[in-house]
Amino acid sequence: MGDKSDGLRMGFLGGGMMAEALVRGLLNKDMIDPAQCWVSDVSQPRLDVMGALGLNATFDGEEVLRHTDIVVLAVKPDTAATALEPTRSTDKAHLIISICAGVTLSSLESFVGPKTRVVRVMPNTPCLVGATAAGYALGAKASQQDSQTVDRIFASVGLARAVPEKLLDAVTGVSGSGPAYVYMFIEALADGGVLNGLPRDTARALAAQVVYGTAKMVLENPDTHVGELRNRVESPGGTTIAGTNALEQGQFRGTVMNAVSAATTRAKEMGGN
Ligand SMILES: NC(=O)C1=CN([C@@H]2O[C@H](COP(=O)(O)OP(=O)(O)OC[C@H]3O[C@@H](n4cnc5c(N)ncnc54)[C@H](OP(=O)(O)O)[C@@H]3O)[C@@H](O)[C@H]2O)C=CC1
Ligand SMILES: O=C(O)[C@@H]1CCC=N1
Repeated sequence: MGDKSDGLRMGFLGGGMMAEALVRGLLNKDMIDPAQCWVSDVSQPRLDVMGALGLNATFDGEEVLRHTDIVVLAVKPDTAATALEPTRSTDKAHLIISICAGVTLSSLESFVGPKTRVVRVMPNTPCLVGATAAGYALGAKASQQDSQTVDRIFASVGLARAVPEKLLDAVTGVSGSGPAYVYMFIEALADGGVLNGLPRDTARALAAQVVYGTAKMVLENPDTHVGELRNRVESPGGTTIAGTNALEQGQFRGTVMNAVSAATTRAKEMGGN
């Protein structure tokens, strides 16, 4: 799909942070033809941002549905039912790709018209740089072809894995919310460098590159336990074991696990489960 003329014609209900990240990521990969894509939002500033990316921007969700068949639902979870209302009064058979945290397939299916197929996806903002980590599950009416379409869209901007729907809230805790935890870690790593004398810009660049390089090591060594990779950094009696000991005393790993559980629980609450 290197030519914009055969790019996908997609719609977006909601043009906020996540829709913008996805659109920018898909544009970078020439996956969508912006002139054939439509976005609706209730906010003029958001429509201006999405319009500047070349999409047709409108306040009217019905217009999005009229012009497109594959539509990403990117409103806040509590607005999903309202935003999907126009699918009830259309003859077209849309594929709705919901990225709303917590909103279950059965809820989504109760919000849409009878011809509409639904897929639930949990991506994250690094789709903007082609490095998302997404999980997805198909609704009852979605076909194998829909599955391939969704896989192709999200794999084009990173990693996409099919998971049983009951695990999508855990995917939210790890993937959807995960970048925020990693930003906090990068901030803290950089602050530690500044505390010990590094210039701020050098500390920021080094901290981000450490996370990037370490993630690459994990991804490129799938058969090596992550703990083994860590042990290779920890020279006996050296600097690293002094640092990892301090992290253990601060209950670093337990705290991160608690963060994932808190976000997973919150996703369930937001979906009314
Ligand atoms: N941000 C992230 O990293 C991720 C978010 N998600 C999911 O993506 C969805 C969007 O999140 P995010 O982009 O952060 O949120 P935003 O609030 O940035 O975006 C949602 C946009 O939808 C607008 N909106 C409200 N009602 C309607 C409507 N009826 N029709 C069209 N647009 C409407 C909102 O306007 P207004 O604010 O004025 O109401 C807002 O501009 C959420 O469901 C979230 O769970 C999933 C993965 C990651
Ligand atoms: O914080 C949120 O609710 C959304 C869902 C996952 C990431 N951001």
